[in-house]
Amino acid sequence: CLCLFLFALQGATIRRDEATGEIFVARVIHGGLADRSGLLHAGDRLVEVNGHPVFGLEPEQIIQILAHCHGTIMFKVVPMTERPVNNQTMLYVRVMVDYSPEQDPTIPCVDAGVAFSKGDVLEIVDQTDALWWQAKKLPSTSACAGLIPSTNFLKRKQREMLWFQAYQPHTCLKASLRLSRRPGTQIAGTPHCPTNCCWDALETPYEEVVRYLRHPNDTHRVIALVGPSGVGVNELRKRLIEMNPQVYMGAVPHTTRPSRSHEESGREYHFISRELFENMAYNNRFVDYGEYRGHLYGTSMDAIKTVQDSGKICIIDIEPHAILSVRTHELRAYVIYIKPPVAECMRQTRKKSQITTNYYTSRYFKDEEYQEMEEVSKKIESQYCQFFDFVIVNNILQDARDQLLTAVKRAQEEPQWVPAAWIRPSAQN
Ligand SMILES: Nc1ncnc2c1ncn2[C@@H]1O[C@H](COP(=O)(O)OP(=O)(O)OP(=O)(O)O)[C@@H](O)[C@H]1O
Repeated sequence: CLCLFLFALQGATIRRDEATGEIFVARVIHGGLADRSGLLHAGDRLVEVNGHPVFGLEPEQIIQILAHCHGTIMFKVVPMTERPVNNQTMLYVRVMVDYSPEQDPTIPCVDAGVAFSKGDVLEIVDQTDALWWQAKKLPSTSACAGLIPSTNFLKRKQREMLWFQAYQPHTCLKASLRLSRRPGTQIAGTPHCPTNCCWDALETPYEEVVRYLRHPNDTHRVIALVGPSGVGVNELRKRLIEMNPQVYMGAVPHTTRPSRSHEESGREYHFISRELFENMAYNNRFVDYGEYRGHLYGTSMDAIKTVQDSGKICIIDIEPHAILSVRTHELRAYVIYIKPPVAECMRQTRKKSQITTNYYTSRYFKDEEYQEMEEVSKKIESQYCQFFDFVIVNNILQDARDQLLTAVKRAQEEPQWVPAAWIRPSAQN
């Protein structure tokens, strides 16, 4: 068995070979003192610390020696004969799970661990070790990296955790959680869970990402708005488009419901037969679809592409489970989460707001609907926050619209972290 611990100040960990009693440098923390000195390397054999021979000592005894050292500390080291060639390339990942070194009894040194939450971007600087990689959480001002579990190790930990905890089957957050009022795009119970709708964080805890800036000749990134029903997704989308219809446009949805006298196919909706709709759904032509009051509604890839090909920026609102359908090389969606403020604030800002209960009738919000929105929001966030590129709290409508405008511009004009697979189809996810 190998004992690992950290030379806290020097930025290295050591291990004792239990068979021989020899002490070796296990790893050098990237950017730490030992690394910057260039004198200590993983695999070097430690012989003395300030004149004290360390052979056969327990790691705790070496810590004691170090604790009593003042000023310059001298290490006598036998360098390993064959240094591994450092062929590490920098890797950036977006994390799909939460991790806390404090909760992890297997970490060699808690102080050297990097805590991260879903959606954080990490720069992985060293993957030499099979169990513990070295990484920095971005944005980082520190030159020094810390320890994170390797992909395989993290997967193993997660499986073990699931094994020990009562297994909670993953539930897709479907529209049944919604208040289901959005005329035309309501989806009262998505009929199926498309195979790609749930990201398997267990299989891919780290998603490789790259910095991407849209080339002026590329089509615009699709802007996908997500939020609990009633939060104002539709209102914000409408307001943005009204501000500049030459630049922003929605995708015309498909429906199987009959058209009304004032409606024109291709303008409000594409009115199609159920047979054709089902055929399109079968062939994955919809990014999001479902049934409402006996009729099918959906947003098709082709409708989005039509907007993109016209040179405009396509703004769509989707159910959370459809995020993965738009996070593709083709659409390169920028996902904006519209979050409700706390119920108390909504009571103030929504006093005069009406919600449409069906095509013709409207009414004021009920108090319990604010609570429901808050609860649904928490569920959506816990399951999908790792995919949000931007979050807007929709309290004062005008402010939220301004923030949306800023976010949409940022998506098109500033570099963003996107899945590497969008840029390099060979990249592993
Ligand atoms: N910040 C806000 N302040 C006041 N009223 C708002 C605000 N945001 C939205 N509203 C109002 O709340 C109502 C519901 O908004 P909207 O229809 O956009 O919800 P939604 O998120 O699209 O939900 P659904 O899918 O159920 O339609 C509308 O009357 C809208 O004008």
